Amino acid sequence: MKIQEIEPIVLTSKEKGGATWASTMILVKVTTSNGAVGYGEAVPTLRVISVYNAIKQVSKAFIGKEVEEVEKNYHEWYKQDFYLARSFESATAVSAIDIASWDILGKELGSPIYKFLGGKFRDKVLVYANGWYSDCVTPEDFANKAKDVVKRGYKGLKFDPFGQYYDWIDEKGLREAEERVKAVREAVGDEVYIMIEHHGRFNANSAIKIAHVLEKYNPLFMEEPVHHEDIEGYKKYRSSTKVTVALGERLISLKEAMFYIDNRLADVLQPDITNIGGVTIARKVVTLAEANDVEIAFHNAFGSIQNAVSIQLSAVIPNLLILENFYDWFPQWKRDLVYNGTPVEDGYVKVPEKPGIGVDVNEKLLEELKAEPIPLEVGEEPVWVVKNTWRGY
Ligand SMILES: O=C(O)C(=O)C[C@H](O)[C@H](O)CO
Ligand SMILES: [Mg+2]
Repeated sequence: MKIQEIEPIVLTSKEKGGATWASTMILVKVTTSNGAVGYGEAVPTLRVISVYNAIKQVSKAFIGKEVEEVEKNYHEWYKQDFYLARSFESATAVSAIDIASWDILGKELGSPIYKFLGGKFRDKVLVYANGWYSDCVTPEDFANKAKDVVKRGYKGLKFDPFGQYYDWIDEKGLREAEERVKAVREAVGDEVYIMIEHHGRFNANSAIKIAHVLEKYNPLFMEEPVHHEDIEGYKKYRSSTKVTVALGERLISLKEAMFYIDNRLADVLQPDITNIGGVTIARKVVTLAEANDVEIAFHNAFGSIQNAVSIQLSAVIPNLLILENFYDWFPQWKRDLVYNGTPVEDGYVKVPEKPGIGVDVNEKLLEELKAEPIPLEVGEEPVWVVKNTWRGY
């Protein structure tokens, strides 16, 4: 089946997401010569316009190609692009087209893609909640919302307790962070997993101080404690702390992932299928991680197509730790877009059996949500922050 059309589609709605960047989805609709349709998803962050345009450019290398030749098609773009491994836009564009290609493969063969990826290692996927703590500032705010998360049956939750601190953290910031984490731990008890999100924003010295203060609360992992590019900082952090480190949402190629694994910079890798190179590359990263006793916790923070494909891959891999999930904190339109196809029940998601990535897209709602690619507003609170938490008390 030859790829005939690739269409980037920006979706948004008046109902906003838990973070500014979560209010927009960038879908990719791939149509083949015999009318088969598949959907992928690209990452918005602050690049809605440039990602939209990158998809249009990358598409030029895919039109006319056989949709099932996912390896060959990815490598053709790698050959053409010259900067693929250095360009976020190009990496997320090719990832989205790859996901849509796998969606078509599954639909054409009448099977969910987990069946071609090795079959189910698990019938349901353990997930943790993110996005739940918007408007939380005081320890009580965090504790009250954390209780609600656990009441919904979640076995784990992630949050960023650092307010508006960036690069450096002082004693006041350390105290505020500890009071928030302590309040959440006391609210949820010892058996619920808590994960500490740093958003890759501290230098090594501050991150090390944070680890020494927070490790007593037994975090499942410390996510992105140090700036992503600060390799020496990560090495210093690893040699100065005993906490479990998770990172990976910013990885945009197989070789970049290999570098972080080879240098033992992470215990848990969090590749994002919508920017690492789609299903085709993500599955290779997972194998590299498995060979090095590194566990996987896919980053999964954007839309319902990303969520669906992340569940399919999480069902298959032996080294899954836990899957990130915003499902209950998505704006309703994101759930409705795939007919609420992946609900969280008692902290798990059942693996969908529908062909392809496992969900059907509500084409009518898709038409209603279509928007022009426009720049996201930039304010004092960065777009990647869960809303109204960039504050102290
Ligand atoms: O989901 C994660 O791990 C992220 O770092 C992304 C942000 O936390 C999430 O989109 C909320 O802003
Ligand atoms: Mg993160």
